[in-house]
Amino acid sequence: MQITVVHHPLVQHKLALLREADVSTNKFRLLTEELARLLAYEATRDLPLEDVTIQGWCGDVQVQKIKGKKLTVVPILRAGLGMLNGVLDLVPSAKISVVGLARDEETLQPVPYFEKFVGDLEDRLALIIDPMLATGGSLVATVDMLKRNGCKEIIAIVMVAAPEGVKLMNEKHPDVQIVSASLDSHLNEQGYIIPGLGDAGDKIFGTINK
Ligand SMILES: O=P(O)(O)OC[C@H]1O[C@H](OP(=O)(O)OP(=O)(O)O)[C@H](O)[C@@H]1O
Ligand SMILES: O=c1cc[nH]c(=O)[nH]1
Ligand SMILES: [Mg+2]
Repeated sequence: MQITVVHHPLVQHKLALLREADVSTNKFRLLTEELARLLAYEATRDLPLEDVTIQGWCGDVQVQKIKGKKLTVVPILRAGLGMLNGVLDLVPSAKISVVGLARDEETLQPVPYFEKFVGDLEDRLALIIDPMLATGGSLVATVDMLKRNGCKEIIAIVMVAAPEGVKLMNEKHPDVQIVSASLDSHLNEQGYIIPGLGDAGDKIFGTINK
């Protein structure tokens, strides 16, 4: 199983607030950022450390620092942008690569419209961020693009995952770890996650038609 569901009470509480039907755009945006920060904490737990000697207040002290690991955060447009600041709070020096994908509402296939990667992808850990993993088409397409450009180490951070998307990722990219606040029940006929959050992009950008 390549999915880690984060059961921390803060994560579950914020997810519960996000699921409320009448959540405002402002609240959804704030909660998305907060949840992204907590999920990024979990996703970075295995970053390699190195022993370093520094000058402490009472002389030399042995400490551990992150071992010069280069990162790139990869938001999938649009909704992934809602998670970006939360993740950057934890890894402020990370470079940002952007992938633009929109799901065709009929076929549910991802349609690519933008791609801009930072350099040295072969040396970087890529943290893909997108609130929703539904059919998995968008995440698989993003991992395909990253790997085509040389990236070897990839973690995906999502807020809600559907079993269908996790299954597809297991088939296509079993090496990619997924960190999520929830593994939900299933997809409905329109490809929305049940119980899910509804359309996360529309809720973050305020483009929802009430
Ligand atoms: O797993 P999948 O079936 O591919 O679905 C998930 C994708 O759908 C949503 O984006 P959408 O295409 O609605 O674009 P948006 O972020 O611009 O709203 C979501 O943010 C994911 O990127
Ligand atoms: O449930 C879903 C599925 C895809 N995209 C969303 O925003 N929500
Ligand atoms: Mg959307």
